[in-house]
Amino acid sequence: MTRVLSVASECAPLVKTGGLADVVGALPAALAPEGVEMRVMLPGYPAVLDALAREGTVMEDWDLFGGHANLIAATAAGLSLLVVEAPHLYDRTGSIYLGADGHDWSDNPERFAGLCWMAARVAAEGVAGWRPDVIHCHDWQAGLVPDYLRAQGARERTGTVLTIHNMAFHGLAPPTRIASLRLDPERFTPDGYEFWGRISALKAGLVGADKLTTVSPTYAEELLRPEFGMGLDGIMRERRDDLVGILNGIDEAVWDPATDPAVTSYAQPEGKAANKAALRAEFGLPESDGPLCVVVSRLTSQKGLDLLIEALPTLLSNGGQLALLGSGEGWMEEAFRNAAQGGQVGVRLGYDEALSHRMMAGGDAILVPSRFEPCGLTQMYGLRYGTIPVVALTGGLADTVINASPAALSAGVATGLQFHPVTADALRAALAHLCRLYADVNVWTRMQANAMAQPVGWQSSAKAYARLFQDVTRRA
Ligand SMILES: Nc1ncnc2c1ncn2[C@@H]1O[C@H](COP(=O)(O)OP(=O)(O)O[C@H]2O[C@H](CO)[C@@H](O)[C@H](O)[C@H]2O)[C@@H](O)[C@H]1O
Repeated sequence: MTRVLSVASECAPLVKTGGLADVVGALPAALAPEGVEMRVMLPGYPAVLDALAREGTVMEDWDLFGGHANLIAATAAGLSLLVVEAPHLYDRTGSIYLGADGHDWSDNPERFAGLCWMAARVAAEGVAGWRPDVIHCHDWQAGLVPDYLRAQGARERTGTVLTIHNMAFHGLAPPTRIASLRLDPERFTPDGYEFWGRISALKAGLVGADKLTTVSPTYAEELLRPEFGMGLDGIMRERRDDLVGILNGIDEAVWDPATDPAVTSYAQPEGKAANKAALRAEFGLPESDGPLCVVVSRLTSQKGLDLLIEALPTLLSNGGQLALLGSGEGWMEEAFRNAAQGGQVGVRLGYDEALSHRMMAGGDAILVPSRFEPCGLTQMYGLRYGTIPVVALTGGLADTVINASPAALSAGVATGLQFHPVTADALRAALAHLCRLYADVNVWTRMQANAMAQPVGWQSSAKAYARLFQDVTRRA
């Protein structure tokens, strides 16, 4: 049995802003059959504290970056948790990352340093007879764990794995905070946690963890290149022997078209027509002969939805429609609101988990035109629900979709469409192709069946994580 402490800033279903939460929430159950006992360490945001069945306080800290903290052992939603209850860091209303002004909380470096410090203490001291063999760090918010393990004398006995869900966020802080963040000033170098004159929590993790993973094999290769490395590709090349891409899975119990309570008609794809009619009604869209496309996404430049705004006329002129659920950059929200004026586009701005299920069930196709995508989950939900993914050829989108090329179509194995380069023109061509494929009932039915048969669960990836955790475990 390998004991692993998973350290993250979000975890579904307790607190979620994106795909990170889904993966952190799914891994413990996926790994249990592989002999991994995983506990999840989370910040004590109000939503998390409200959801807990508390077992007790297992550790106290009198000065966790500016205030008192309790470490609470608890369970919630089938997860075994250690929650850092530190009101001065986490008791805030609104977003877990942003203040009301839309900017990062100015003390985000300390807020997530607090999480890392407590994780290192758990490794150094143990809690209630439990001590992790390995700490699994997720993104920059857990990047300081290796440094703090060293500071607390637990580096030698604790294995560390850092998973990169998104290389775009570095967790930067000015060097004036080296002391207050309890970092070793001698490691403020290009080989350490320094990044262009600033502290980078992500870089600290990239140089400090025993092994690095990211969430798809293709993104692991892309990270070695300047176009995708976000200034850290040099480090990634240095560490390429310790880097592995392990494809995300989805929670097949939560995303199950046969039992999904959000869905009007369970039998997929035969039930698609009823689900689509319900979805059209919900979005105020009329009947149409073309495919109903859906998007469920953060509206940021990563996701490439500005390309969709440009390419939309091609979809609509071919009889297609769009239903979009998302929130993010104001100008993009505005552009989609405007597009909705024409009557063939429906837009919901905001975050709505249940609606996202109805969209997978009722859509004919899901569009994911990302400029970069470490893995992507929504195209996998789409596959499971017979909702054909139209994706950019990048990252995990390249690894999870079999493009409807002439060869794949004649072999009868296609599950979706991929376009390259990631431009509005290439997306236009893909949308026109989608409409042609949709018009051919035999081809379309075959693609739906292929999509629904494609494995998208955690089985093989759970084995890969379990092996990796074993590799970094230091046993006497
Ligand atoms: N308005 C809305 N309402 C309801 N649900 C919404 C929503 N907007 C987004 N979601 C949900 O949030 C999740 C987004 O996950 P993704 O993996 O697609 O991207 P994200 O960039 O957040 O994750 C990062 O981490 C994950 C996990 O490793 C990688 O797959 C990904 O490539 C990387 O960018 C999905 O579950 C989606 O359904």
